[in-house]
Formats: sequence, structure tokens, C-alpha cells
Amino acid sequence: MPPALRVSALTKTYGSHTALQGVDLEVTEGEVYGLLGPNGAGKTTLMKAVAGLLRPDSGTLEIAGRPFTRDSLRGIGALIDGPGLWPRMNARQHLRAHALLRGVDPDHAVEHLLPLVGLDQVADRRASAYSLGMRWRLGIAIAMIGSPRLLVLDEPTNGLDPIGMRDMRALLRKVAETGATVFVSSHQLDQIARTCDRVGVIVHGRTRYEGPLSGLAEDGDLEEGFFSLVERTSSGVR
Ligand SMILES: Nc1ncnc2c1ncn2[C@@H]1O[C@H](COP(=O)(O)OP(=O)(O)OP(=O)(O)O)[C@@H](O)[C@H]1O
Repeated sequence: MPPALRVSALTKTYGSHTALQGVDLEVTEGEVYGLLGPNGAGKTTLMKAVAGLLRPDSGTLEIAGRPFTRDSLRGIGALIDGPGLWPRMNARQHLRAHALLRGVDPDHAVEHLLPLVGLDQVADRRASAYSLGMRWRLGIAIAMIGSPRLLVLDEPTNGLDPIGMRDMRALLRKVAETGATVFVSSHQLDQIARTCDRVGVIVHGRTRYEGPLSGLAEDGDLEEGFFSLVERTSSGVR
């Protein structure tokens, strides 16, 4: 089976700043893949490229073995830069509106996605009354409209309290159990450690590690191993 996502030699420059300098990675179908890297490493840039929100300068993207085209976007759901919600609308209305915009059955979206993200009991409450965790979960439900095979999530644990993080970890596993592949970025090594099957680490726009998270550990210490990889590959640049 071809990988859900293959990124090869991807580059992206903003003006004179090179954000991606040849990123390679491979996300296996059905896994939860964690994208790690320090601030400014290029994680969001890479995720935007996979979600079709920006065009890379060079390199290739393949989705399920096929070259990336506009049609690939039908199979990709993304949540980048946080959930953009309408404060006066409730969860049910959000899902219905997005389903109609994407041309899929709004009843199906509401029935399947609200329970999946644990918002069925509060579906009629306005988004402005939701906790951050609930907003993120609604954002994920919106990204899942149309049953994408690949879900791209940029920092979905940002700002969450421990309970919100635990719920998010459980949700990502649940999403993977539906058969979708999850490509998720995070700063939080411990969250990634508890959720992901494999990880990729990018530093200054280059892939520096890909494999099981345990492979990053140094003398059994994951955090030390991660810091040491970042320092070794940063060449003094901050
Ligand atoms: N629109 C833009 N214009 C100019 N530079 C940009 C733009 N977007 C990102 N950058 C720069 O590109 C580099 C990579 O940014 P990116 O947001 O992809 O990194 P990141 O790994 O997601 O960082 P963080 O963890 O801080 O969110 C950074 O140096 C950033 O300042």
C-alpha cells in the first residue's frame, strides 16, 4: 500500500527566508504521525503545503501514491491556525454550514461527527460558550466533513489544560480507528509521545529524524535526545 503522504525534497522560501530546505517524510496509511520541531522549523509551512494552502517552490507531494493535484484536496481535511468559528453559531450549525459548502450531506455530518468529537450533548450551545478544547474538537469535526483519508492538524493541543490534552489524544486515536491517517504537529513532546505511532523532526526546514519516537531517546531520555538532535543540527542558528 502506498504511503498516505510522501513529501520529497520540498522547499519553500518567503522573500529571502528559506522556511523549507528539502523536507522528506513518509506518513503510513492509518497511523498517527507526529511532526516535531522547534519554533520556526517550518512545521506550519509544511502543513499548509500539504493542505493546499501554499504552493511549494520545488519538490513533490504525493497523496496515497498519486502526485498532489487540486483533486487531492477532496481527501484531505485540515485544521491550521486554530479553529475559525462563528461565535453566535452552535456546533450543529457549524457542521451543517460547512457540509453544505463542501457539497456533502449535512445530516450525515451532524450525526456522525458530533458524537465522534464528544460535542453531541452541547450541539445547540453557541461556540462563544465553548472551552478551548471544545473549540478545537469542533474544528476537527469540521475538518473531517466529507470523510477525508488524511487529516492535517497543526498544534491541536496548543493552550489546552491537561484534561483538554487527554481528550485530544483520545480523539486523535479515535480518528485513526475510523481508518483515517492523522498528520499532527506539536511542540509538546510528551503529548506526541503518548499519541503518535511515528514522528518526523524538522529543524531549520530539513528533516533530521523520522521513525519511532523511542529512536530519538538518548540514554532512555526522550527530551534530552530531542534537544541534542536540535542542537546538533542547528549549527548555532536560532
Ligand atoms: N508568510 C510568511 N512570510 C515570511 N516568513 C514566514 C511566513 N510564514 C512563516 N515564515 C517564516 O518561516 C519560518 C518557518 O515558519 P513556520 O511557521 O512554518 O514554522 P513552525 O515550525 O510552524 O514554527 P512555530 O512552531 O513557531 O509555529 C519561520 O522563520 C517564520 O518566521
